[in-house]
Amino acid sequence: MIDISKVYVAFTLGKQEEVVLKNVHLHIGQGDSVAVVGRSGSGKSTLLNVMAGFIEPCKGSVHFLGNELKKEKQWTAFRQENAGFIFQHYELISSLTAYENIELPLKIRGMDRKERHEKVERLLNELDIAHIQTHKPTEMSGGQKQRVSIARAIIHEPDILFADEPTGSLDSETEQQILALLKELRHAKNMALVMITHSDRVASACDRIVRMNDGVLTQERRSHYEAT
Ligand SMILES: Nc1ncnc2c1ncn2[C@@H]1O[C@H](COP(=O)(O)OP(=O)(O)OP(=O)(O)O)[C@@H](O)[C@H]1O
Repeated sequence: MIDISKVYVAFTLGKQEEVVLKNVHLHIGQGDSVAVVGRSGSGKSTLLNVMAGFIEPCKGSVHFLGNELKKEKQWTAFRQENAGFIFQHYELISSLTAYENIELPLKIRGMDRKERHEKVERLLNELDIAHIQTHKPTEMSGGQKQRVSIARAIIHEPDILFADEPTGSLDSETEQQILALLKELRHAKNMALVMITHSDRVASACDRIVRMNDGVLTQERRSHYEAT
């Protein structure tokens, strides 16, 4: 589904050039789950930003369903129609309720009120957050905030969910609940997941683990959990 091929990214600070991704290849199939692990500064977020079109590589290509994504218009369409995003700090809009946060992407896409309502209600029930639909983010627990942000990210039924340290602010019990939820949703909706994490424990919730080491994708293996 997504193919990253021979990708190089370099940043220039003053007179110094730092090559942050070096000849990176990665294939993400439909419904795949891939964890990107590696120490701080190794290039994980840069890789995610390349996959989502926020950073243009200086060499190499990104293809989605066989088509190269190159122009800003193609990237915008890909992000709007095919991709969803969740983050460590949720990034919910603080003045909106859970319901309104989840509804917003559909409003932006111009969907009518009745259809929006049906979709939001269904997802509120599926993610077990119907009882907090009138709560604003300050009135939610961390786990509830991440559930709301997952609902907002998948309300338009994307093919791929990008997750940047999605359990980085949660205790270990809530972390396991969110990982189980992501796995369930992935299977139910045949959605791919690309997850950045510092934690090997979190990474093992994915089918595959790739390791960034100074901009080089050094390892690719099946997750311990899935393999056994
Ligand atoms: N916009 C930028 N301009 C210059 N350098 C950058 C930029 N973005 C990232 N870098 C550098 O690229 C390298 C890789 O950064 P990146 O954020 O991809 O690492 P990471 O593995 O995601 O780190 P962390 O786990 O701490 O988030 C770092 O040395 C960083 O300083």
